[in-house]
Amino acid sequence: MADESDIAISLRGIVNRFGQQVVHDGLDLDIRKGEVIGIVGGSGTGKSVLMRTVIGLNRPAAGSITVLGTRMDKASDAERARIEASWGVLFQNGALFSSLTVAENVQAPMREHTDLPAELMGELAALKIRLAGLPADAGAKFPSQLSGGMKKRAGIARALALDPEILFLDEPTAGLDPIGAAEFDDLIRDLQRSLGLTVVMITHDLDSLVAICDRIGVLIDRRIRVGTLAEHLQDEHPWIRQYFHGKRARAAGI
Ligand SMILES: Nc1ncnc2c1ncn2[C@@H]1O[C@H](COP(=O)(O)OP(=O)(O)OP(=O)(O)O)[C@@H](O)[C@H]1O
Repeated sequence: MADESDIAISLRGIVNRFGQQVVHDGLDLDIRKGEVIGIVGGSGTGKSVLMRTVIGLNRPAAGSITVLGTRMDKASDAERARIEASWGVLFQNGALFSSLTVAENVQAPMREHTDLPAELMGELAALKIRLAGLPADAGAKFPSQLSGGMKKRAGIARALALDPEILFLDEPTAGLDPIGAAEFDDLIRDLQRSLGLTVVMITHDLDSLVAICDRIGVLIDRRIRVGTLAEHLQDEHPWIRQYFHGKRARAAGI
């Protein structure tokens, strides 16, 4: 059992239901500080709902969420705001504001959460844009002027705006060609190492799982089974067998 101070996010007994449909039923999960954890599962098993639950966009019917030692349901508004500023999120479609330039998009969380002078925000945004692997002139562009891969990098730059400890990524490599996806995997691994981030990544991409994830959580039967790739390869559950031993898994070198 890991020490509590080593845990970035702890979920206990999470229940999520929509009408008659029970998506999560008593789900427990511990995410360790500094790990890259991939979240996989069949369509509709509740990967996005799980992420939305942790970041407070979905209220579970039962259960508790602890982030960096703070019970989110018991936190004061100030504590909640502090914790919310300690994570960055890359949503599936990038979710950039189309009427703002990339630099303005990156500054948006700074404006919301800090009182930094405008000039410093501009300098910090330029730094995040470079960290995300974009050329310096990308800051002045609007999202519509960027390729799909560049939009995702801009989304990463914005997710890094407040120097987060935790990064949530919802299908970061979806829609990228294999070379672009591999480059994006490298970026995430590099950022994780250099900034000491905890990364929670929903993905369908087996190459990403192999390349950058320390552990993998599989949503099965309304709960999550967490282990290393080697551990999942021993699991006899039919979905896990099919997923990790199927044709696409072989193509990914598993
Ligand atoms: N706000 C909502 N209201 C009603 N049902 C919802 C809501 N959000 C999610 N669901 C349902 O919960 C289930 C899980 O959805 P979720 O988007 O988390 O799946 P997922 O595992 O991310 O799937 P996919 O891989 O297809 O993106 C789905 O059946 C979805 O229809």
